[in-house]
Amino acid sequence: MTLEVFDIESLDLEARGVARRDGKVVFVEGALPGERIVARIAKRKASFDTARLEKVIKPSSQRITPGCPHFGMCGGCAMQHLDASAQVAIKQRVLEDTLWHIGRVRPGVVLPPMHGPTWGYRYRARLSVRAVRKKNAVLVGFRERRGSYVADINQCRVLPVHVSNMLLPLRALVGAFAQPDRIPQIEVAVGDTTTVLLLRHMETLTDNDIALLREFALKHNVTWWLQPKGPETVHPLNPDDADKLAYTLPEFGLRMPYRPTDFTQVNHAINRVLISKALTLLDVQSSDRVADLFCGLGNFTLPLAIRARSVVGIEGSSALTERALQAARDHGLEDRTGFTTLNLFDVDVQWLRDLGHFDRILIDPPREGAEAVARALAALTSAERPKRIVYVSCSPATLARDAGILVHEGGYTLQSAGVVNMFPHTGHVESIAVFDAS
Ligand SMILES: C[S@@+](CC[C@H](N)C(=O)[O-])C[C@H]1O[C@@H](n2cnc3c(N)ncnc32)[C@H](O)[C@@H]1O
Ligand code: SF4
Repeated sequence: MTLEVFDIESLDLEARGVARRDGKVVFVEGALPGERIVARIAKRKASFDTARLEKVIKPSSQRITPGCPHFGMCGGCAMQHLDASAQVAIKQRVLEDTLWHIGRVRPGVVLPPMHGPTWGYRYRARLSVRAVRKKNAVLVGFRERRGSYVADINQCRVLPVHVSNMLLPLRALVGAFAQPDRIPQIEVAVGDTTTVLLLRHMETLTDNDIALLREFALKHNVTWWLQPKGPETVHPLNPDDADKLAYTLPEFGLRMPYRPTDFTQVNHAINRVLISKALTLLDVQSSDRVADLFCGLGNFTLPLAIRARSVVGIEGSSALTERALQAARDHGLEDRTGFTTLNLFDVDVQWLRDLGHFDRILIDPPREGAEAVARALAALTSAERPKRIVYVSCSPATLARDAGILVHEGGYTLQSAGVVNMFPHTGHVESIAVFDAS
């Protein structure tokens, strides 16, 4: 196809430049708003085209040199060519636009973005492994941006440096196994004092494979866990390592133990900022009874228990509520906390009423959001409502839908909302929103 000149108007969430040609939208990967570029149409669809960037004629002032040499080829990042503050500004606009287009709501106040480190922040990662017979090599990394191959990366700037430095040694390790092609992935979980590598293996490891793992663990100061089959088979190579993985919340004097497959916030530094901010926004008082919905292993519940009279944590995974209960016991908070395992996608107003009155509620759902919870909250009478709800979201679309329910069906006010820069250089938008009962 022929080369064409485009003027880029905006960015979509995958950080593709958006242009228009004869009224039709054209997405151009790598192009930035305000730029004039030359691109070649790659695919034509009924409602939009995609084009491949060939040359930037007039660059944006926000264009920067990507920090990672693999940017563009590796699918782990989408926005490294854009200044960090511009990335956040785009996410803020996406949040506001989505709240309006889907939920027909606007926050009274747009909160200043919450910032953390922009490099070395990714404390949890799933690395794909692929033995490439033709090249007689093993690749360990994220998927390529286009297609499903494992990206050939020898360093990664979003992983902590010590994990990035392990990428090449991990290739050599898997390459030395009896059956390298039976290793599909290695998960990484970086705790405060130990780093766990969880090896998925489709065949029984040989004695020599195990010896190689132990040697690697000593050399790189990591702890191996193994997964021979489904998630229930995950176990530490050395039984003594079962309780070593944990993160700390020093502001609250808490140590949160977890297993490498548990949900934990990916970016530990911003998680600490987020917890403190969420508690401040919730305006928790010492006399309050609080609910923490989708509480996971108690990341917000335990800090809340330190400030409030009592907290009820509700979560779908019994493994996580058990972990949360144990952490509450370890910190002497069991009298102020209660945990329930429940599917929160399937609740109604009667369920909420039966729990008794809550002064404040924190909601931190998965990408699917919390529609049933929002409907239950909207159906409460004025006297039954919590004074304030803080909603932490990893999907602007479902936050917007649930905000629409709370505001238009429940009469709550969306006081404020803002972005949390949890995943720099990616298209993920983490955000926080505050609702008040009127
Ligand atoms: C974004 S995480 C938040 C966890 C926790 N608040 C934290 O900060 O670590 C969402 C949580 O929702 C839980 N979850 C997913 N689907 C659920 C459901 N249908 N009912 C209840 N909990 C669910 C997941 O297990 C996960 O712990
Ligand atoms: S995920 Fe890592 S290797 Fe991939 S582009 Fe981002 S920083 Fe580079």
